[in-house]
Amino acid sequence: MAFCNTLIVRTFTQTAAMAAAIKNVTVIGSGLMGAGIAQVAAQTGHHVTMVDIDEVAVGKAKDRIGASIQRVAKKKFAQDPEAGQKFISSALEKLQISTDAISSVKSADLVVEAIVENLDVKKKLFAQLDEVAPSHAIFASNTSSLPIGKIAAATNRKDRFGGLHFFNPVPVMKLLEVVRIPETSQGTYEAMCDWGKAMGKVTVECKDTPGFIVNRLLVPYMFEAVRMLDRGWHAEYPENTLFEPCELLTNMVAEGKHGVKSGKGFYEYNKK
Ligand SMILES: CC(=O)CC(=O)SCCNC(=O)CCNC(=O)[C@H](O)C(C)(C)COP(=O)(O)OP(=O)(O)OC[C@H]1O[C@@H](n2cnc3c(N)ncnc32)[C@H](O)[C@@H]1OP(=O)(O)O
Ligand SMILES: NC(=O)C1=CN([C@@H]2O[C@H](COP(=O)(O)OP(=O)(O)OC[C@H]3O[C@@H](n4cnc5c(N)ncnc54)[C@H](O)[C@@H]3O)[C@@H](O)[C@H]2O)C=CC1
Repeated sequence: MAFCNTLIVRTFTQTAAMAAAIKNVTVIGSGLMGAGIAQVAAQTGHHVTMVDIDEVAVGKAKDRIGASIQRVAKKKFAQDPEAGQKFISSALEKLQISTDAISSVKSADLVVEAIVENLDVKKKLFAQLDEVAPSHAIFASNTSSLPIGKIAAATNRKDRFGGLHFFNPVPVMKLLEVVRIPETSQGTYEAMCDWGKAMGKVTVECKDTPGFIVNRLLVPYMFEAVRMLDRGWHAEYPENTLFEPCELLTNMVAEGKHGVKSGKGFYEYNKK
């Protein structure tokens, strides 16, 4: 029992230390996802460096972040525009941009990679960063479809490696899949979850399997919709009532009854 308690205390202390340590975040890749991740990290008080090999892309990303933060502030501080302005300027002050990944990770506590979906390119990047990043720094990939284990294999820090899979648009979507490989330490996993929560996300634990959880469900679902279209759907089988458009649904859509979003559908909804 005493051994068990010691373990719990030690695990808690290590985790608290690692989570508290995540102050400086380097996001590599300033495209759709990288910019979103950098924005939310800066909005939630982290010092963020957003890096891209393309100088023009990283500049444009900063502009997009500025516009997106305005939208967030307008909603979050609807009753207090002054507080909204402070929120915007404080977030933008915390955000640096760079084209030099090597120097940008030197004081990082967490590196989140969101570059092109190519295993060799990701491995090459992480192998270089592994040489220069602080030993305590956690590395994470935002990959949608590549095995985290294969990317982590390029480094000597598999215990401090995992997946942080965000959803587009990052400032809006609440879910964050936290992917662990067998080597990911408990402290690293918990620090990634704690950081995700500090970013305002709901975290869900995933194994390193194809599509993790969401894309494993979403991709076959979307393909099936496209296959249906490909098959000609109802026009191809006019005699099959199963594919017949439902009159009630057609009328409801025409009347703008789109469910929760429009405040009316099969039910009436009170928008808060
Ligand atoms: C591929 C992968 O590996 C994983 C993935 O990402 S799978 C994709 C997962 N993402 C989704 O399923 C999202 C699908 N899209 C949607 O649900 C909607 O388009 C959306 C909620 C994102 C936007 O809704 P919309 O009706 O199309 O647009 P809009 O009315 O302009 O925006 C809705 C709200 O989101 C906010 N918003 C949208 N985009 C934003 C952005 N980039 N930054 C900040 N706020 C944003 C708006 O301010 C707005 O807020 P209010 O309703 O409070 O005014
Ligand atoms: N688009 C989406 O809906 C989602 C994408 N993802 C994943 O996120 C990652 C990024 O996707 P997107 O943002 O859509 O891509 P994107 O194409 O919008 O942006 C990628 C950026 O990375 C930069 N880049 C490429 N190689 C680089 C390198 N070696 N160093 C620094 N920067 C480099 C490019 O210049 C580009 O600006 C991918 O792994 C993708 O699978 C994850 C969730 C959702």
